[in-house]
Amino acid sequence: MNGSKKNLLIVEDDEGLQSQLRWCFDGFEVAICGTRADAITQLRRLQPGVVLLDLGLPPDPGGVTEGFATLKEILSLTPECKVIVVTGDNDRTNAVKAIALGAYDFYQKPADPEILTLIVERAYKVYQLEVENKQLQQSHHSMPLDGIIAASAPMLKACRTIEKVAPSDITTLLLGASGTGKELFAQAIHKLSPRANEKIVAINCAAIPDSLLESELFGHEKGAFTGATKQTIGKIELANGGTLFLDEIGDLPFELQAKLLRFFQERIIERVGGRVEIPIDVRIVCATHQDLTTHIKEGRFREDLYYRISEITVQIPSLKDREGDALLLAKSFLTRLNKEYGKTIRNFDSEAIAAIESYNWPGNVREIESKIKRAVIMADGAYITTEDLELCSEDADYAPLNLKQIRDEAEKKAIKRALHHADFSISDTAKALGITRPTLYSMLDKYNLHPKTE
Ligand SMILES: Nc1ncnc2c1ncn2[C@@H]1O[C@H](COP(=O)(O)OP(=O)(O)OP(=O)(O)O)[C@@H](O)[C@H]1O
Repeated sequence: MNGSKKNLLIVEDDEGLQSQLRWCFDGFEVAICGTRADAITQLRRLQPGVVLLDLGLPPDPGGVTEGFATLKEILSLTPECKVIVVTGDNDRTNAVKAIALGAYDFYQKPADPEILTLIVERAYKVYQLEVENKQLQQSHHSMPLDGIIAASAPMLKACRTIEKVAPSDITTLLLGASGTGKELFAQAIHKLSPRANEKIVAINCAAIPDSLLESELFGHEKGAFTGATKQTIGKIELANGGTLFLDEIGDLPFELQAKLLRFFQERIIERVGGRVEIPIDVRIVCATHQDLTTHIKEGRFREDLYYRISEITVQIPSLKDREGDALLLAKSFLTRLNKEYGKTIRNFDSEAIAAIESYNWPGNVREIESKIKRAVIMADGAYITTEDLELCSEDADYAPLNLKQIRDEAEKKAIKRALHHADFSISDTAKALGITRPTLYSMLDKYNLHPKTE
């Protein structure tokens, strides 16, 4: 099955009609079945956007009347699915009853493939729009700042800090491991600042050889050094009026740090080989994944420069410390990549969800983005599986072997999830976990999970 196809399930026991309908629907992945049990199996496998359901299905071996029972089951399993019920000639009463139960539309036999195709196409469009709308609403809710997807407490705190500092010209230092989104935060600061209509110019201090970095930053005059055949404007000057983002500032060579400090203090530069002082008005944002205090102790980073760049420091947490964000990001990347690759993958299956939630994500958001990209390309079905994700089993090597430890970890995780689901209500959490309140309290003690500390 191809994940990019539109899925249609036809539930019809009349074999003649089955073969007539099988080839009617161009562009659809069609599955046909003739019983309620098969319909439910196919529904789970295919996750169709539209179901054509014959209300007159014969009773199953257990004697359950089929049409309406199947309708109810489909709607409870996949409420977003558009069910078009097919009724017998002049069977208005059942058609009305089906619509009242939640069917999207009805069609009276005898089947005219041309009309049926139009009805199915239209229903699929409505289904698609509703799904996209829902996804948009979800992604909007989980975007505390433009382009930044997050819902965890430490990320919301970081976003709030950015909102506060952005309108000022205060020099901001973004700290966080590789792939946590430092560049995205720098862009957010720029977009929220009064300089939003000006340029943001980024330079990665680690990516440019030391010998070229001075000229990249400050520019040079013609003839300043061998190979300087023309005057070149540096990044600092290019950013004039806007924002300068100095990424990986921890990698700035020591010799250049004094020159940069002078620029920070005086807001004036001289191009390499030049004598003219050029006044510069920029907002400065710096970022690093390094521990600058250690660099200072080791004499590799100037303390005075550190104080200049860290008027405000914002710590961007690693993904493993953002409860719930990994799945949120994965879903949002799935939505975006579905569109990019013309696929219609519905979701992650339950094992893939558990894997996303428990994986350590050492490469942070960058890693999750590339893993989902791979999975979207590789997935064959309506759901992304753990095989599609190919998360390294590195974690498994560190996973405890001791059964008690495994049980404790599982227990702690279940309690944490239940607490979040129940909005930290002790009664609801205990109920969801199937334990008494006193037992829950003793477990909260055991795992140091009191809601106050969550
Ligand atoms: N919260 C987020 N929501 C959506 N996308 C994100 C988020 N954080 C990071 N990304 C995406 O992840 C990728 C890596 O982010 P970014 O380049 O900002 O990280 P970084 O911390 O600057 O990494 P490095 O230190 O390696 O330069 C980018 O494609 C970015 O758009």
